[in-house]
Amino acid sequence: MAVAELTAPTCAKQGLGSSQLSYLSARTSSFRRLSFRPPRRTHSSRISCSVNQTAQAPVAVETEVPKSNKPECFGVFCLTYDLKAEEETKSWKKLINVAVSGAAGMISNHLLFKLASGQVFGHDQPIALKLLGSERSFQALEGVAMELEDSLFPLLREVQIGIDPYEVFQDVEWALLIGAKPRGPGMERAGLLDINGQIFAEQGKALNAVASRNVKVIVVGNPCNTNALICLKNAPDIPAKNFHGLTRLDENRAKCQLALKAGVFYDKVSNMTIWGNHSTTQVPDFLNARINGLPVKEVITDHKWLEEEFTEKVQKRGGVLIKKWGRSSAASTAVSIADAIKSLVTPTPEGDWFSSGVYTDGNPYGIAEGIVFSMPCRSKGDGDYELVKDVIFDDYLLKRLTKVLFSP
Ligand SMILES: NC(=O)C1=CN([C@@H]2O[C@H](COP(=O)(O)OP(=O)(O)OC[C@H]3O[C@@H](n4cnc5c(N)ncnc54)[C@H](OP(=O)(O)O)[C@@H]3O)[C@@H](O)[C@H]2O)C=CC1
Ligand SMILES: O=C([O-])CC(=O)C(=O)O
Repeated sequence: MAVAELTAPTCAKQGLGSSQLSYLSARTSSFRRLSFRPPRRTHSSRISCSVNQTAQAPVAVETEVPKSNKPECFGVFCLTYDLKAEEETKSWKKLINVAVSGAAGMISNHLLFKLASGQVFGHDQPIALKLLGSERSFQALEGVAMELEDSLFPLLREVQIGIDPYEVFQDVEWALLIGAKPRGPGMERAGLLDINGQIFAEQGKALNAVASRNVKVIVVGNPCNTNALICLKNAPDIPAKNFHGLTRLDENRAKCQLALKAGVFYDKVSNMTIWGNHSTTQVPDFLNARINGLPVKEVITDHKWLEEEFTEKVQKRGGVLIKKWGRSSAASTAVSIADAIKSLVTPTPEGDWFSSGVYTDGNPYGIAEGIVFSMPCRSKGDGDYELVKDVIFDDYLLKRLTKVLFSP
């Protein structure tokens, strides 16, 4: 069968595309905008000490947090330090605005400190973090912001917390959409769609209204491919290409399993594609992957293991972890979000690629258009990506891909 056969119109009507798209039309119009606003944070008593007063002892006064032109800023980040001048002396880059939803949740708790430390966007990249929570999580969100204050990160220039995406997403250049219900033991990720889908419709609308016109959006909340599609369909003024459903955790898991089987360290595994959804139908591609620069099938000659055990291990890793841990993976997910961002802001090493769930329009593989599907990507490091053209397909891979496209 040729790759082009995957373009059969029925793909879009019956398969993955149809479940993604029918959800869209049924649900996207029924979400209300949050109207609750948290009270502006004030302190009845604080120590007043401006940066220019180092020779003077601090004086305790009754006052509010200093006035600032950052209306929703949090705590120490409201102070009007002359950070611009300081940035120039350090030849730092221009500040970037990064929104994180579900900011009081497990994944964010690992991710935020990586972002603020410079590990993700670079050690010369000042950052403003805009944290989105909800009425129920607002106290927890304050706790997270307090921990960020106490960490004294030099690159962290602003922290804003809020529950209205139309405020929190204002001018953001990156939106990391994590906030969504996680699954519990025995559930499939698709079972979360009814609860989580509407979150991404609302957030897509908010991004469309107020975010930077070139915002890059990484959707993590499950089912992340469908949620990414819902989000992009609700943000028609932002390029569809800018939306990603996170499949980097699957890529990392697949690399680890191949390394384990081959008896090499996992940095020796490259060119790992995850095709399809972040779900149990995903196809970890061992045909194109390499170990020490050689095709995996030359290094691991147990092809039955590759086709059966390896594939299933990667597909079901999240569920197995939930059974053991009692909740879904958080730390490794945060690492994979960091990896996904780094792959977009640094040039992809020569000959290698990374996986991301991206919009299929114009793809060179014959995958049905109009859906979000994980495919191999390369980046020049400018936040954008191109799909990799020089991948090969054999009967096994085509059969698996066809199954993904036609599964309900
Ligand atoms: N793509 C991937 O590779 C992975 C995706 N995930 C997914 O990421 C999402 C977040 O996971 P995690 O951070 O561990 O989850 P947590 O339960 O720790 O936090 C999720 C946050 O989502 C918000 N939320 C919105 N709606 C709901 C709801 N109905 N029930 C519960 N929480 C809700 C809550 O914040 P608030 O109240 O502030 O809105 C909550 O703090 C999940 O959907 C999970 O399945 C997890 C691992 C890997
Ligand atoms: O399995 C889950 O529900 C959480 C997740 O997406 C993963 O760990 O891959």
